[in-house]
Amino acid sequence: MGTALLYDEEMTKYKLLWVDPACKIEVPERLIVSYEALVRSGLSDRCISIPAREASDSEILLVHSELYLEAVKKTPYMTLEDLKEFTLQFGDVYFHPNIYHCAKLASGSALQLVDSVMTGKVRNGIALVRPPGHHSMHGAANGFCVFNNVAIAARYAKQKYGVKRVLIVDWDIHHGQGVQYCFEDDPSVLYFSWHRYEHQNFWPNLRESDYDSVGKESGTGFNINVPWNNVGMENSDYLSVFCHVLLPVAYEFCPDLVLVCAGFDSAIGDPEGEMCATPDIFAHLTHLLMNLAGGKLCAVLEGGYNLTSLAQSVCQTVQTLLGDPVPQLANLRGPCKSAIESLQCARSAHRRYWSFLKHAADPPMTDISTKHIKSAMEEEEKTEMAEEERCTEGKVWPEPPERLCPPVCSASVLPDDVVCPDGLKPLSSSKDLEPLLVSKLKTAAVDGDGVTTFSRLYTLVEKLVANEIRNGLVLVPDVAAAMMCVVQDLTSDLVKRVLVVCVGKEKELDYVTTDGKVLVVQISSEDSEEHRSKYYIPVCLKKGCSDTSGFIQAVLGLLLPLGYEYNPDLVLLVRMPGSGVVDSMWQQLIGLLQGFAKGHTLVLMQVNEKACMGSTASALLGHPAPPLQDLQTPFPEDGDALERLRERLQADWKMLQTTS
Ligand SMILES: COCC(O)(O)CCCCCNCCCN
Ligand SMILES: [Zn+2]
Repeated sequence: MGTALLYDEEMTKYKLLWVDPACKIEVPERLIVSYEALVRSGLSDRCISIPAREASDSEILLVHSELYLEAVKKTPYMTLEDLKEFTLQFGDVYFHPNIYHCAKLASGSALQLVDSVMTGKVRNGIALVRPPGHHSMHGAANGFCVFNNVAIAARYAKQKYGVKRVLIVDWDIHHGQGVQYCFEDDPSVLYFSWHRYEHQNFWPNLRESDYDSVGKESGTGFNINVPWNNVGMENSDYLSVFCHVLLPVAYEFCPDLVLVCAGFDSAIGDPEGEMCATPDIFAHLTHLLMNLAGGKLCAVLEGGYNLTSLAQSVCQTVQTLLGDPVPQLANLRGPCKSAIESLQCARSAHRRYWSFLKHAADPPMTDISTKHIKSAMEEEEKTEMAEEERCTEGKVWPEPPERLCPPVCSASVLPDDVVCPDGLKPLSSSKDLEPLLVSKLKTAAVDGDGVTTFSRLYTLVEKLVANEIRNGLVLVPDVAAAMMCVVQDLTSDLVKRVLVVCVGKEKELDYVTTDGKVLVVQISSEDSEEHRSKYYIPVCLKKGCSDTSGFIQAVLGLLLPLGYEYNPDLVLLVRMPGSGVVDSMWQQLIGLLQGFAKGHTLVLMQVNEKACMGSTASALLGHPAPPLQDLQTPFPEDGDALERLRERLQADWKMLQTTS
């Protein structure tokens, strides 16, 4: 299934007609450069083009008042003076004779996108629209927004398709207060937003944008705010919040649809955000959401004012929606102190509402919400320094790396008598192994056809590293021996770092290296305290790998952050016989691991587990994993143990930090 792209140049046909410093950044070129970048890169041709349409009155009234709609309806006939006058009643927004038409197209585009996804015409998609939406409220325009495109889309999806739970992820650098007001008492819509806040000193300067606004009445717990109290946030900060705040809650919420307020002013170079996350971060943020809701994801453009980083960020997002490999993110150094404070506050504010955050620590001593009474003098200094040092136009960053699709997506190495699952390409050639290796294998009691398997395994690893194949599945007679072989011999000079994810446990892994060439994370039912080291991390689930709640918690809160920081060139996923891991969890794991090593995942399974080859192949081929149904409350001991493990390891692994 494909990716929808909605764009209509009519939405470029309105602009600011008078002088207003607060609004001059919202220009038609934002949409033009975004679309042209998609065309130039060839990405638009790979999308399914869906036409925009005007939202109807009744659709707009899903969120807005009649009074407001009737007032906006008059704007096309206003003189310039009337438009200025009309604009004065709202904040940081401007009107234009054609903006009402464009606002209907923007909202209508979001609804077209929801239709395309919900009817299965496409898997996911993006709507490039203006005016944006997330600041507009029931009876008011605000922050360049006229109608709340995403809020209308959420209500529309519930009404027309009976969607039970909608997750809205707002990665724009401003707080979408309009969305928060719309759904704060609604448990069927979970709104997550991070935003530049600076202790209420940044626009829109709302007290209710802080982390302690968790929703109200029956919506309590379904509104998550992560305030950024400093500028300069980087990729590590964004990924930490996804791993330690958003994703645990998102998986527990188990949405039927994911809507993204895709604002790109949170990227480096943007004059509004003044952050330092690079455009390729959006490849990962998109990827991390793509296994929720069976892949049903609708992204709607919000902000983004640096035309270069905006265009690059849009391309990164679309390329991931299309299923291309995500780029490796280098040197993630862990979240900064301010980000840790913010994520710790958000986690502690929500631990009573989400069992996946139950073991979150107490808020930091310095309760950051009271810091907003900053001395005027401090503020003064900052603004003086502001212009030259913090000016973002001077920011430069590398072009995002090319993300080439290997000619073969998924290869397989199977015993001759095993039928190859659909979509997998059996590995044909296999080079002869060096005699030394053959003799080594023979001493490892590997019999004849075992040597054949290993020679094909070796070839597969070579092709993965050469980016001729994206990922692969190998069935072997003895998975532990094969794992040892791959780790010790096959990767000696081919890759620099191998992440080994071991599901289940059959025997001790006694080859653990200390030089950092291999990082082993083993998830099983047994506790092995003895030789834990920086590069061998056993995670114990009391009820074993069949405990999906415990498993996904370990994946999101430990495996993902570790994997991002370790940044492997190859991921070896080993399924020990009898692990008991649930099929949907297995597919979710394969999906999430695709975020590392440009998707170079090598799955090792024992021949007697060939029954789950089909679902393994499906996940390797990039099909969305099935949702994890009715997750139980994780075992308290496991939750506690995971928290303690993180605390113990965070000295070595900065991405595990969740407390300041
Ligand atoms: C949904 O609209 C997207 C957006 O969130 O980016 C709008 C931001 C409005 C920012 C208003 N203050 C501008 C002050 C000028 N320095
Ligand atoms: Zn914004």
